[in-house]
Amino acid sequence: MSTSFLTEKQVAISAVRRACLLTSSVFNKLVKNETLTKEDKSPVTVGDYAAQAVVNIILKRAFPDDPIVGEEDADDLKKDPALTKRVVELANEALQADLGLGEMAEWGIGPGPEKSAEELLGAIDQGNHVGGPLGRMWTLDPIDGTKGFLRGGQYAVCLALIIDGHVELGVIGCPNLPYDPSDPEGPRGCIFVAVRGQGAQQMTLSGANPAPVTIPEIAPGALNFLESVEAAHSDHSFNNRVSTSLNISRAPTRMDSQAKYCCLARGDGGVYLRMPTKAGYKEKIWDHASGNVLVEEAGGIVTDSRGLALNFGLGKTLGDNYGVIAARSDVHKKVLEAVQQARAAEEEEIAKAKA
Ligand SMILES: Nc1ncnc2c1ncn2[C@@H]1O[C@H](COP(=O)(O)OS(=O)(=O)O)[C@@H](OP(=O)(O)O)[C@H]1O
Ligand SMILES: [Mg+2]
Ligand SMILES: [Mg+2]
Ligand SMILES: [Mg+2]
Repeated sequence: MSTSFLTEKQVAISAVRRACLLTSSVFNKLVKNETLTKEDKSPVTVGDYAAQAVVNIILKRAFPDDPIVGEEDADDLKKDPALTKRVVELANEALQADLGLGEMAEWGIGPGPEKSAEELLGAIDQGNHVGGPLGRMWTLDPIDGTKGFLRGGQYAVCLALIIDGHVELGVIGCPNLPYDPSDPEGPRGCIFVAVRGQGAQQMTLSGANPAPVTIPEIAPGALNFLESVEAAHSDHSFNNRVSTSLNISRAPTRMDSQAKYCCLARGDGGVYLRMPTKAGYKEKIWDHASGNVLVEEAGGIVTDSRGLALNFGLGKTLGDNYGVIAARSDVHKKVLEAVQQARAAEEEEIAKAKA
């Protein structure tokens, strides 16, 4: 196995790019009955299923022995023949699209025979690995920020390679993110790529113009928080308390998905802070793995609210990690201190209210 991960990187970019083309084309045609509600009440669309099928087909062809920890499974989809038919059409269209930059026909992509429903449903279910501390595995979020996707906002296709519990490679495709943050109305669509020890890059959705990204020094007055749109996913009032204590006057940027990590990596924002809103919720590895290596390779630090590294070797979740803080190292130190003070103050208030 090459430690430069050159093939892994090219295959992962190709898989994410094809999934992004699929999701952006499906958005305009999505109809209401093409979305299901999962057991945890969260939405899943034909886009999520078809994107997971496409990425898994490509990964399994290139790396047949690598397990995949994917967000979705095909159980509910199999009960719905109309939705299955749609997923099969979308996935085949994405797999059969002409070869683009750096792609090779031997990866099983480009014009060729159609995959059957059985093959594609099977591919979705190949994302059933449970994770763990040892060996190589991929983790996939076919659409991160499905709610953002449905409202036409930010979402991301996120794929990462984890080896022995450490994220070595991350690719994030953001079809709706402006390529140039200084031109928010300009062309949209970017792919972010990071390989451990090799830096981070941004390129267009077609893989053109790769350019390094690093978190620049941001003057304290220009810092702002990057946080979830959904109040149920991260504690907005806690973020407000922390930003006030840091004298941050700029309003937070609310954005769905790991696009937040991408913005941080290219200096568009300054602080990623995500604190749980309810006891017991454990963050999923596919919601953070790609962003973790991207931010670290762009010169940032990522920890939980206690200053501990995120642990990607515990299974499908980050286990006992509590909250996530990501920022350039100088900013991270200040935010971590402020978060710990804010938590202590909150606990004191709760104790007083109980007394
Ligand atoms: N209660 C709770 N707390 C924390 N996180 C949760 C919670 N419920 C869901 N999720 C996960 O949040 C993922 C969406 O990412 P974001 O929170 O960054 O975007 S959003 O603004 O909230 O949409 C979302 O990812 P997707 O399901 O891929 O969209 C979920 O995995
Ligand atoms: Mg989901
Ligand atoms: Mg997600
Ligand atoms: Mg998802």
